[in-house]
Amino acid sequence: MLNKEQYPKSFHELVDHFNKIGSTFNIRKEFENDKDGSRFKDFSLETKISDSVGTFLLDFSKNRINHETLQLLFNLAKASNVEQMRDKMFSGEKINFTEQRAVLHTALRNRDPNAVIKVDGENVVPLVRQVLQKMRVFTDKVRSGQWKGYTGKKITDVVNIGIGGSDLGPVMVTQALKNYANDAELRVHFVSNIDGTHMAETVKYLNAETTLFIIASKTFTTQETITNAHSARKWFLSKLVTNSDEKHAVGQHFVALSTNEVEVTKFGILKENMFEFWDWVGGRYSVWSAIGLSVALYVGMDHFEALLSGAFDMDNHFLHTPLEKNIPVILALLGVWYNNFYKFETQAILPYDQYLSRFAAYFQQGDMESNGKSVQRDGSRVQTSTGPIIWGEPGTNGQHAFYQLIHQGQKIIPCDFIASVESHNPLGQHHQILLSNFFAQTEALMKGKNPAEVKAELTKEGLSGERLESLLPHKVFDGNRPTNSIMMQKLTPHSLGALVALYEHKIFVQGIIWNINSFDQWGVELGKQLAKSILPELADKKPIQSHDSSTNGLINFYKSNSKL
Ligand SMILES: O=P(O)(O)OC[C@H]1O[C@@H](O)[C@H](O)[C@@H](O)[C@@H]1O
Repeated sequence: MLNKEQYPKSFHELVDHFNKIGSTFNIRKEFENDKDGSRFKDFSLETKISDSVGTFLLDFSKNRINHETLQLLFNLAKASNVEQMRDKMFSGEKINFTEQRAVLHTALRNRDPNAVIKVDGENVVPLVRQVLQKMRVFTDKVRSGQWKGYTGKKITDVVNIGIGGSDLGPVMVTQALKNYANDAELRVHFVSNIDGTHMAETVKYLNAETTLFIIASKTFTTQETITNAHSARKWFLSKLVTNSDEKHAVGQHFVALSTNEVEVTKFGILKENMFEFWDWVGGRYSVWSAIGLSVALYVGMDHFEALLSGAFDMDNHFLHTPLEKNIPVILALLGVWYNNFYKFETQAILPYDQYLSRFAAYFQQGDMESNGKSVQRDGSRVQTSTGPIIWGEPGTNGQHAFYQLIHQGQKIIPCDFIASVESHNPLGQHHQILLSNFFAQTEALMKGKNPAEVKAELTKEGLSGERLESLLPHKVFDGNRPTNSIMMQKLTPHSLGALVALYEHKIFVQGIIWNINSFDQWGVELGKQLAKSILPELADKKPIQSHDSSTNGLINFYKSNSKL
């Protein structure tokens, strides 16, 4: 039972509303009764975000909602102080109170020349712009060949070594903007996993003379990244000729992206080769900071700054648009409706765009690390469900893998479908085929196919009697499966920036409604702590007894079978 005091009146009104319509609401019926086509008009938004981003269409009409549902959800957003908390975030208040930090990834992409955003009384905007300028100078040098490796050759390969937020953003964005890069000139590679395979396979065919390593770590203490960085340096040094000046060579091939100058210097990276960011940038929101250096190297600084501008345009949409027309707010509220009232546990993100193949993986961290929490801001236990399980793959690949469950499984998976009107690669009919699938899937999920329709189809195919009756239930689709469709003109640095910011703000709004701190991540610490205590136990073959019987059993199996 929900504690009445902990949830606003609008939450309880939504409970009543759900009890009234939740189990019987049928989206297909709504469309069948929608004689004048007003459902799409009422439950979609066509919003010009800016000249450079263009227009985003959000169609949310294929959801289990009516006007009353939406109204109650907006009431919930207002009662939860979404607008006030949003303004606090943008103005630099320390809303990440468990770490006593401001949450200012939005300051990194603020393009207003007169912007002033203060943290502890200091305007951070000039700091942000200085680092952007430093990134511009550096990336121009590397891309033009002015920056030389230790044997005087141009850099051809960049290896970003980082994990979590120091990896996923650059991986996703470099993939998404591949069309703006020139792999013949400069390639990017990413090493994140502590599994030595990742490093070994990445450097296998690289030439040390033309490879630049970026050590990306906010804290510069993350075990995986620092271990990988040391291995990279060892590999690099092993390629030098005997009388090379090691220090000088490392200086030309290793740069750092971090908030921790002390550790960066200890590693041997020169201060001038460190690109700084600040503790008010959360790891999973850091692609807009110096952490985006690999993106800027790959696609050029102009495109990186266009990405920032696109995000800034979405920030302005989020900041200045009434909740009722606010795209991130609407997406967030629909998510809350399914998460907290229907109790659907997962949310799929399905971009119909090969360039967005890492988009869902990126927002697994973005969403699940932000909102995978059980404690409210006041420290009391949350009494309802919080962050959804995020997953997804690009269409149409997913259709041939897991869509069976989405269409006919016992679980209901709300899905976001994302597509662009224009393709960068208009090969023959490919894009129209892709889009026909994009349109067909949400229609199929909404409509389903009822027994009468299946029967008519099977009869037409010449089936009858027992064969028809036995096959029929297997071919029925319940339908009524909710989806959002997001369309934009073309995937560009601007529109990508806006799309990513849109999802960031969706996560923010949900965190506020659930009254949790979306900006810390204590949940990743316990495993790290235990791994540290287990590591020395793996040094020899002597069996250990220090854990529970399962953990002991696993460790001892390893010890007795390894070639220690
Ligand atoms: O950039 P760092 O300090 O190496 O951290 C990498 C990642 O480390 C993880 O432990 C955190 O959960 C992530 O939020 C973070 O992005």
